[in-house]
Amino acid sequence: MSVLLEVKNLKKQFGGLVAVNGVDMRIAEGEVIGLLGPNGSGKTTVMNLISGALTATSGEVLLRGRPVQAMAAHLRAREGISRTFQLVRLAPSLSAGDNIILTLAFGRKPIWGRAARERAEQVLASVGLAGQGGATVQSLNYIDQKRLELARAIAPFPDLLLLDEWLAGLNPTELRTGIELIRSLERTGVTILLVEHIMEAVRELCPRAIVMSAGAVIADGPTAEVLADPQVVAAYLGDFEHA
Ligand SMILES: Nc1ncnc2c1ncn2[C@@H]1O[C@H](COP(=O)(O)OP(=O)(O)OP(=O)(O)O)[C@@H](O)[C@H]1O
Repeated sequence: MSVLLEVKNLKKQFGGLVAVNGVDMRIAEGEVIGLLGPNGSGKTTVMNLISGALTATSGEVLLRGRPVQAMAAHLRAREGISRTFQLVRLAPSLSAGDNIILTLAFGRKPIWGRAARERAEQVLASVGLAGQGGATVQSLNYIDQKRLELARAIAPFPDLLLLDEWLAGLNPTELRTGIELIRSLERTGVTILLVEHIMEAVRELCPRAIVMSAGAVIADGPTAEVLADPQVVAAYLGDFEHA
């Protein structure tokens, strides 16, 4: 499998705080990887450095071997990087379909008009929102807003999908639905990097996990092995002690 994303010696400093401290990762096309770690370990910052929401203090982000670390977020989106946000970010007064159409107009290989409407319908159906294109965001319940957020992210056919705690806040039944939805995305071949605290989901979805602690990667490998790694267990225990 060819390498889709490579992160080399990535650092991010916020004033005196080093949030990400020399992170390296290589992700092959089609992989589904869990990015784990206790609160404050730097996971969201790494996602932001990959998507372009933040600029790295130093280091490289390579997409198919091409450096993107200096590019703005919207340009990285055009290169095929897409993301969801921890808190759903949709235009609340617009309809579900228009939220997707808006993304398609400004996204990768921009489309509009009939093509955009058709793609919106197709992608809404693929997340379980068939026929809901006319519903306003604010009329949708929480899980359906999450579905829409996912539809928005996958509409422009990204190569790399960054899911930041997309499953958070779902009840047990919705969680099953959410896991199955991510599974269905995996089958489309999109590469997925997901930050997730729900271990049941990580075990089911991610053959590989990368664990961060205090801004650095402390483990990277098959999920079951990584979760049994004494250093990983200690990092999480430390988190509980400070909770
Ligand atoms: N914009 C910012 N300005 C200053 N400090 C920040 C900023 N964003 C994150 N940090 C700090 O960087 C560190 C890493 O935060 P980050 O959100 O990446 O961790 P995380 O692993 O995603 O945590 P969580 O699981 O709680 O979401 C934390 O100490 C956090 O307070």
